[in-house]
Amino acid sequence: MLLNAAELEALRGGLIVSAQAYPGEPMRTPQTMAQVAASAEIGGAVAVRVQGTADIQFTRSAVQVPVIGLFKDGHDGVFITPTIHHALAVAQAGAHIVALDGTRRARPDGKTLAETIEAVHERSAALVMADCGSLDDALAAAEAGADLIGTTLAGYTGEREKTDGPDIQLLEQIVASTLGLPLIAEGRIHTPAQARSALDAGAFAVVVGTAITHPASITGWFDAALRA
Ligand SMILES: CC(=O)N[C@H](C=O)[C@@H](O)[C@H](O)[C@H](O)COP(=O)(O)O
Repeated sequence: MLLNAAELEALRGGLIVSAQAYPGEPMRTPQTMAQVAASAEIGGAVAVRVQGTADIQFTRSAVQVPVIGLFKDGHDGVFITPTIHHALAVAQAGAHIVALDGTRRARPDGKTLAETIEAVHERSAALVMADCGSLDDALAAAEAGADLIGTTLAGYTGEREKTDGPDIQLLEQIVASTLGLPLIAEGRIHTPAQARSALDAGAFAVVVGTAITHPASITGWFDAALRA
């Protein structure tokens, strides 16, 4: 494994920073995303999360902390590392943890989540983070062999309301189900207080993306407040 048990345990209680620029945006270059990730590491990030094989490669060279990699293909349905092909490409690029769609929806290559996770485990040394959208997803992903569970897709799959901040209720439900896997709170965590509340709800670690690494969104929040 690229990440042994002690190294995984070192992420407990920590902040994971997701650095992603979207198609057509000025910061969408692998060098820039690696620089943003390295800046987050200086600030205390215990791990980083980046999208795309080039970003993963550049970021691996730019930071010491573990890299969670994903490969987005499209923007609706199953689009976060949707197939075995995408998952192996993420692992090949050097991700310590492959983040992939961990929902119960049909995957574009017709493979099951269990088959996809098994392929990553058999053909790489990476762990698998299942990006889930509900408690039932989390239970199914644990059953399918995921190493970590994320709430990344809560509010984006129709099963959960899109809460203003983190979906604390979902975190509590997953914790109460005693899956026994590290639970990563991710999605719409916009303030330090919200990050704290996700941890207090029982998350193992907390991912923050937009509020730290997406200047266009952050600028928009301030602009909207000034115009209100
Ligand atoms: C739903 C989806 O596509 N989530 C993506 C997953 O990698 C990213 O666009 C998010 O920025 C990331 O999950 C972090 O969340 P937030 O940016 O809300 O802190």
